[in-house]
Amino acid sequence: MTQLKINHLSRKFGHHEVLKDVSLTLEPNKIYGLLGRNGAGKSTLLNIISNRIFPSSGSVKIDDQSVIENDRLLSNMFLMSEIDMYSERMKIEKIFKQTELSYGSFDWTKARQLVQKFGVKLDAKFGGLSTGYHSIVKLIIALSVPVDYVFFDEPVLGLDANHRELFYQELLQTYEDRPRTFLISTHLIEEIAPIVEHVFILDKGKILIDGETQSIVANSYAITGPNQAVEQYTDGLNVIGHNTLGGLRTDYVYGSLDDSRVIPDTVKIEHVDLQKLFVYLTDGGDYNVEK
Ligand SMILES: Nc1ncnc2c1ncn2[C@@H]1O[C@H](COP(=O)(O)OP(=O)(O)OP(=O)(O)O)[C@@H](O)[C@H]1O
Repeated sequence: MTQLKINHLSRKFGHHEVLKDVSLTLEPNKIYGLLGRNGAGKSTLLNIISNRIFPSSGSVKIDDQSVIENDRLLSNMFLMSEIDMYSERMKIEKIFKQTELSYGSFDWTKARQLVQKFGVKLDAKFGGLSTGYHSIVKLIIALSVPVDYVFFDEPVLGLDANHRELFYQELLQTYEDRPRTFLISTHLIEEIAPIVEHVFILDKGKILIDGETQSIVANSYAITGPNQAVEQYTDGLNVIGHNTLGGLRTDYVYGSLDDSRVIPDTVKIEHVDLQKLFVYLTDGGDYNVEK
């Protein structure tokens, strides 16, 4: 299995440029998070990668071959999205059988385990299921198809907290049983942060951050203290946002701190979690992202 490479991808809808020169690489057997605000272009990107829509320019390649209309490469990927591809009248077991036919095989052992854990009835009709169970059936399929690239577009839509937790556990178990590449697009950053090894932050069609989760968090700081002391300390650093409360100020910094600066006794420095970093980075303010 080789890398999936996205090169200089752009997509316009009319005059609206939804993806702007997006380049990124997915390594084999890694779990990625794709984060972005509403309308950032996440679904468009996933739809292009899996050939549901065409790019305006740029390419998606595996093994140096374009995935566009390449059945061999496309049969090695699966996109789970909000769109239901299945007939309302079809029973769940029939949907699994049909998936087996289209993909050449299907992990029935995994699917049966998941059906039992999530409490899905194999003889239920797809159309009769609740929103949450529509998602669950699609998740079970995504974890049971014999592909090396699985893309999730908002996988936990409509799932309650228990089912979301179960999905994250089962995703990790599936990955452990047979490593493959997962790319998860979601708004629930806190929930996926412990799972994803690498994060892409997409903002207004552009990739803002492309890095290992641990190193992103290691480079994100909250600097708190009296107004003036904080402002003095962070002057010239890459401040991506701030809060004030009375005389206290917190500056959020992304990037390295200057080791030669003396930290005043009144100033406290802590790391910021991925969600907070995301909020400040994508809040529309001025920022400078060092790659
Ligand atoms: N078929 C289309 N025709 C016109 N505009 C579109 C089409 N599909 C998407 N867009 C626009 O492209 C932009 C990005 O949409 P996209 O669905 O990719 O974002 P997203 O990051 O997945 O958002 P969300 O988190 O809200 O699902 C939006 O402004 C949307 O209105």
